[in-house]
Amino acid sequence: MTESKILTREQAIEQAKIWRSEGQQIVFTNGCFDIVHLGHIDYLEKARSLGNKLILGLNTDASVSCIKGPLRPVVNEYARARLMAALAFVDAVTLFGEPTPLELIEAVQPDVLVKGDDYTVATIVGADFVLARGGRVETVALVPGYSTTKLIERIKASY
Ligand SMILES: Nc1ncnc2c1ncn2[C@@H]1O[C@H](COP(=O)(O)OP(=O)(O)OP(=O)(O)O)[C@@H](O)[C@H]1O
Ligand SMILES: O=P(O)(O)O[C@@H]1O[C@H]([C@H](O)CO)[C@@H](O)[C@H](O)[C@@H]1O
Repeated sequence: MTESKILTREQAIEQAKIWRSEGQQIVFTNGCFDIVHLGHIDYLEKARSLGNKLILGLNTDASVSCIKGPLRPVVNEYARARLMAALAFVDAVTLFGEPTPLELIEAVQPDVLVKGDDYTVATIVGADFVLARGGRVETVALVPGYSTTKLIERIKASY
C-alpha cells in the first residue's frame, strides 16, 4: 500500500539516514498540494529525477490555512498525503505544521532542495542550509496556466 510512504517526522529522519547510508541522493521538496494539478505532477516528477529518492514535506491543514487563507485547504491533509504518496515518483511524504519547512529540512538533510520557479533560490526556505552542506538547490519551470487558485476560480465561475 502506498499509504506506507506517509511517515512521521521521526520515521522520515530515519528513512533519510538509511537512504544516505545506501549512497542515495535525497531530493526534498515541500508544498500544500491542495487540489493537485498537472503543474504539481510535472514538477514532482522532474524533482525526483534530480536524485534517487524524493521526500515530500506536506503542509498540515492548519499550516495551509495560515499560508493560503482561512478557506483553504479544500482537500484535507490525510487525503492530500494519500494522493502524494500514490505517485510513483514520490518516495516518502511527511506532514509539517510549522509555517516553513526549515526544521524539517534541517532534520532530513537532503542533498537536493527543489521548488517550482515561482520561487528563486533566494526565496526558497532551507536553501542556505542545503548549500552550506554542499547540496544543490534547484527550481523547476512552472507549467504555464496551472495553479490550485486558478482551478478554484474556474470551478466557482462555473456554478
Ligand atoms: N503550474 C505549476 N507548474 C509547476 N510547479 C508548480 C505549478 N504550480 C505550483 N507549482 C509548485 O508546486 C508546489 C506546491 O505549490 P502549491 O501547492 O502552492 O500549488 P499552487 O498551484 O501554486 O497553489 P495555490 O494556487 O493555492 O498557491 C510548489 O513547489 C510550486 O512551486
Ligand atoms: O505550496 P507552496 O505555497 O509552494 O508551499 C510553501 O512553500 C514555502 C516555501 O518553501 C518557501 O521557500 C513554505 O515556506 C511553505 O510552508 C509552503 O510549503
